[in-house]
Amino acid sequence: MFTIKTLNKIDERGLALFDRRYEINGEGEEDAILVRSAKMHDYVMPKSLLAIGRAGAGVNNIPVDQCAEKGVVVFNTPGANANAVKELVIAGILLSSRNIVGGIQWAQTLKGQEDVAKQVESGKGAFTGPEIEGKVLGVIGLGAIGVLVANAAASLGMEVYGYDPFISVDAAWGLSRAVHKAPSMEEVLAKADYVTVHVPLMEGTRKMINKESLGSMKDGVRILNFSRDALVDDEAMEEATASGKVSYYVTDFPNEKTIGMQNVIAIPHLGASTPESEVNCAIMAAQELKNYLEHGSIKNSVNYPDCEAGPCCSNHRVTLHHRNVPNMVSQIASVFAKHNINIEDMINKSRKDWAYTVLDVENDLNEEIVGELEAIEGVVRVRLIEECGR
Ligand SMILES: NC(=O)C1=CN([C@@H]2O[C@H](COP(=O)(O)OP(=O)(O)OC[C@H]3O[C@@H](n4cnc5c(N)ncnc54)[C@H](O)[C@@H]3O)[C@@H](O)[C@H]2O)C=CC1
Ligand SMILES: O=C(O)C(=O)COP(=O)(O)O
Repeated sequence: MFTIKTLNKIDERGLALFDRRYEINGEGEEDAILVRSAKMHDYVMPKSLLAIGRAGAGVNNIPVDQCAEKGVVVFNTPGANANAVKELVIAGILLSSRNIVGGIQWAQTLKGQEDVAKQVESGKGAFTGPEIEGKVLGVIGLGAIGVLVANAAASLGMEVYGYDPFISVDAAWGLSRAVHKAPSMEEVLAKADYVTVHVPLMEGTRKMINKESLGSMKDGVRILNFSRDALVDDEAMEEATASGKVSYYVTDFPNEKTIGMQNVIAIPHLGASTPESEVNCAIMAAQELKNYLEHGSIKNSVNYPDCEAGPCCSNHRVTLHHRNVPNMVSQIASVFAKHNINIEDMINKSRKDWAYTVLDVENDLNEEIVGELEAIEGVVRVRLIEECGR
């Protein structure tokens, strides 16, 4: 029996994938966690915890590196909510152009008055805004969301420039030929009437929109941030929106500072809040956790390598999380050799500092063997997968 704990509301259609071998939010300590945006940096992780499934894209709410040190695999659901975000970004581009929010707020003030239609006609001139066709959109980050935004904006007649120094082959294949490839972020920022940012929040991207980058943009630029608030230096943005350098800042991540700033359109983190995305993310995250808990297979992890182990082909499966350093596989194999255990199948995969080894073996494994494997320097977790056996 596995115990799954949910830290946010997770769509029922994902939870329904966990059969009677699973208990959701039961009494016992959790084997796995399903989470959306709940902050986990101060979460006390029990020893039983094997995996965290982020039903969504951004993992800055999870201490991913600390999890790797403990042999806890963190998964996310790439692309599962990208269409929802794309649609809201397109809405955001229009909101930042046509003063729709200001117009609606003003129209509300006419409630209870006479001659509403007449006042509408005489007052509407205050809310004029430009069309987006023919305007330049700069897309920073061409991953699951950035590609969809770039393609959709191009199909609406915008001239789109994209920048992503680490673009994946799949993303590049998915990009419309109408989207121009920009060699540098500076080039995109200098050209753009609208800038939209679709990168993960990491040390290298924190405050990437700052005084200097804002200074290199056109006067009156419109900026959209549907990624994370800390990608933008709020002080610099406050100055830029007050001076008119930035005519609108659309953010899906309002905070204490930006909520009070002028020319900010604050959306309460609705990017992925569609039934379709919630279902997609919940199903993908549940499948990832099940495949890992039941077979030890890893797909879409952000801290361990992908490893499709398939069903166990022998009597027992043992998995090891360890540092990606020389001599690990031979040390692991020597423990089995010493106990005269035949390894029937073995996979070893690595990703940056971490590696993952799966071994299918014939003989029973006792605590002594597990202890010897755990004692190898660099091994952070040894796991016997229970439901093995021909
Ligand atoms: N508003 C919302 O509800 C949602 C927000 N998000 C946010 O959007 C971000 C992006 O999501 P996805 O497109 O699904 O992720 P993704 O991982 O598919 O794409 C991110 C892209 O950013 C690129 N990148 C990284 N550093 C860069 C840099 N310095 N300059 C330019 N490009 C860089 C990567 O190469 C990658 O192609 C997430 O990390 C999350 O923070 C994601 C989903 C929903
Ligand atoms: O997937 C992401 O990165 C998001 O920001 C969506 O967050 P949510 O699942 O709506 O809390």
